[in-house]
Amino acid sequence: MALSKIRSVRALVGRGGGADYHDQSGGHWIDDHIATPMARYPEYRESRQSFGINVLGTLVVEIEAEDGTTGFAVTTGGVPAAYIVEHHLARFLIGRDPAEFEKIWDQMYFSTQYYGRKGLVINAISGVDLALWDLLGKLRGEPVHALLGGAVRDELQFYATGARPDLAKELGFVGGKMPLHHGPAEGEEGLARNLAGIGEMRSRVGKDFWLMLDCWMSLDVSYATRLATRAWNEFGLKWIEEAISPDDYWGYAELRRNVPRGMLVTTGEHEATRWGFRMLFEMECCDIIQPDIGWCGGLTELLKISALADAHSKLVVPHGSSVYSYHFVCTRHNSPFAEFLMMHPDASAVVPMFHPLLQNEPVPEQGRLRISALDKPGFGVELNPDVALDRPFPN
Ligand SMILES: C[C@H](O)[C@H](O)CC(=O)C(=O)O
Ligand SMILES: [Mg+2]
Repeated sequence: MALSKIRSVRALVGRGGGADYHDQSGGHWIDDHIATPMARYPEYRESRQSFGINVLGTLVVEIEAEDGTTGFAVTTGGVPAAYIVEHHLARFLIGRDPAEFEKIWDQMYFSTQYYGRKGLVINAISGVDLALWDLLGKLRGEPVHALLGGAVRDELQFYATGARPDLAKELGFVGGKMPLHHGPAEGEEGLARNLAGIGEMRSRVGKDFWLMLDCWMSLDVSYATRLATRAWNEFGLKWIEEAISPDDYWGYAELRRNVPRGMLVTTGEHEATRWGFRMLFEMECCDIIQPDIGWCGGLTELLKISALADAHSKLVVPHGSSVYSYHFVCTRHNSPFAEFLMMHPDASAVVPMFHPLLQNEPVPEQGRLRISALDKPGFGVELNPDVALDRPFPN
């Protein structure tokens, strides 16, 4: 059945939390001396905002059909992504049937390939793609997970990312992933502090709780190997995440060969498209891939990435992504659990990941979410009318 055609595409931007979840005010755990590739420069070590982690802000894409039905999605990208959406990508949507998401994705990707392929442009494409899925769900009166073939389980189980895995355990999560604080530039003392932090957390959470470490691209293979080996042997660390640069596929392959048998190497949060993930699979870089659905190419591309992962016996546990993750994870056998990023400043309470941008954003209770909570048309969320959004490039 032909659907109402697309009549307008709007790109809006906003600041302060939302999809750019690093854009938090002072005192937040997410900006507390976290190890990064920029930590080799002492002046950019204390705070990620000091080197501009939050310069982009949130991008909101709205796609309106001729009957007035509007789908929307949020991602990181702000003003530069809004320009790309309004001035380049919109042309592939106006007058088209929203069910043509394959052709639309293909045209968005190949028309921008000469300046795109990864990063900001793919964030913009992801935002458009997710807004299209939201619109499709609303026009068909079905949740996105139903459009993907339906849930394969009745509830989602979550681990939490934040500074306090011990509190995450009390809140019912199955595991806790904490940020690494000291990079190689902080030498042996930094390494000792990193290990002491993991040890301290292990003693607080007990031996059976999953404990993981997020290194946010900050290490080299040799440091990561030493850290992983000791953290596994001494404290039973379950996985080491994004230890080195996402461009260093060779380094990931080496790290995976180096870590103790049983320990997991995870990455992919800053990887994009089926071609990027194919490198991770074919080079045996990791055990779990963690695409961010707003950064990897959107849902249309994630379905391809996930099928590739399945064929390589890899798990897909998306990075953050809130509702975009929940609607996807519940439909895949090789996505057995999901991440929840703790947005409370001291990681002591559950706050919706994209707070304050959305209304009705579901959150886990006792570390779990019933799939029935997702049973609303599209992704089942609305924009919060109290959040100020601008449209910098009205067409
Ligand atoms: C905590 C990490 O440094 C980052 O802010 C979030 C992340 O990488 C993750 O949730 O995974
Ligand atoms: Mg991560």
